[in-house]
Amino acid sequence: MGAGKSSLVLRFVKGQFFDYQESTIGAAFLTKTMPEQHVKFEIWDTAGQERYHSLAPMYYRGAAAAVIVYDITNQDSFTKAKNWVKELQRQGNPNMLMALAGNKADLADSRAVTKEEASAYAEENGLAFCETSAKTNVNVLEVFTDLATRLPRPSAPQPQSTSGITLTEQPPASARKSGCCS
Ligand SMILES: Nc1nc2c(ncn2[C@@H]2O[C@H](COP(=O)(O)OP(=O)(O)OP(=O)(O)O)[C@@H](O)[C@H]2O)c(=O)[nH]1
Repeated sequence: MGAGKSSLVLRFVKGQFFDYQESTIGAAFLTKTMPEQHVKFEIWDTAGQERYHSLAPMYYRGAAAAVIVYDITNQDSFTKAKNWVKELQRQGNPNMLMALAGNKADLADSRAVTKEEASAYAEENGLAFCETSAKTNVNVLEVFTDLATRLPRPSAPQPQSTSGITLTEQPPASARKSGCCS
């Protein structure tokens, strides 16, 4: 709660930022097309307040990607982000791409979570990692562009193979290296 999920999405989708962003109730839905990547993001911005936790599976089940956001000035938000990663690993779509965003990078003077700690955790868990600032617009586009380039594309129908070898256009998403800023 308060890590900046809505602010990151609003920055990415509309290029806006509000110092007094209202806490999300339930969830908000936004879309953004990235023509160069041939991707249309359909984004569920979930509510961080604990009372909405039980709604979350409705939004992440079937999702192709998830961005888990914590606030670099708040150690507890990092702990909670790790719990969300665990939940998504257990209950989310097994092919889901995940990115960890350490938000409020503009408040580095009040930092409570080191970049090294978060980066090591992300690496261990196969997550892309970036420190972001929705306020100063740092690395926001990068997080989404990285996901967009790694999302699996529907492959063109293949001619019937007689040799038993199946040809695919791209390696699976997990085999493609994350290009996010870690
Ligand atoms: N300094 C700074 N403040 C930020 C940043 N991103 C968000 N904020 C502020 O942090 C507060 C919470 O931001 P939200 O975007 O509402 O956070 P949230 O994670 O969506 O919160 P919930 O909807 O309650 O889960 C707001 O006052 C924002 O203005 C950032 O990058 N830097």
